[in-house]
Amino acid sequence: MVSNAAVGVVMGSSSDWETMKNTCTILDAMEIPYEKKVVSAHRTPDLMFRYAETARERGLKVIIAGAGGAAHLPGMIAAKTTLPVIGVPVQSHALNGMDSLLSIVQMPAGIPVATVAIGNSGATNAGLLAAQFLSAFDAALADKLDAYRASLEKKVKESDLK
Ligand SMILES: Nc1c(C(=O)O)ncn1[C@@H]1O[C@H](COP(=O)(O)O)[C@@H](O)[C@H]1O
Repeated sequence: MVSNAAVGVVMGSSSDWETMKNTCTILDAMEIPYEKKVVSAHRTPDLMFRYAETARERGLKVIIAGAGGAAHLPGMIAAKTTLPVIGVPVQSHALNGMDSLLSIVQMPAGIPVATVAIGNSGATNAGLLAAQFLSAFDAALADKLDAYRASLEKKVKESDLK
């Protein structure tokens, strides 16, 4: 079944939402249709496989996967699809997200995951990176990204004046 979602936002647990909502805020602002789902390589492996295997035929263009601790979800999703996968290391309690980062970033050659920074900034950048991928084929989206950059510049200049 084809949905109208261009981006799939998945997370290993609903406890990751506080981080992953930053990704969704960006996708909302860019008016990019997306779907969001809790799915885990560890706890729901069959569901995770199905999700990744059917992603392209369902119409997704990019998958953003957030997970914490032994964060195998982004890499395992990437193993089952050739869509671009962006991995978000969720900040863990025990090791501050270093475990999440290292679990996601160090993929073997052949199965890439575009890894962003730990936590909320990384989740924001994951949304922006997905938008930037899609903007290669969408001039209106490129304009929205330009406007977003201009708003950042304005904020910095205003803070400087203060
Ligand atoms: N890293 C993974 C995976 C996975 O990689 O498949 N599934 C759940 N988790 C992570 O476990 C942490 C704690 O989860 P709970 O809060 O549910 O105990 C979450 O950050 C989640 O991403």
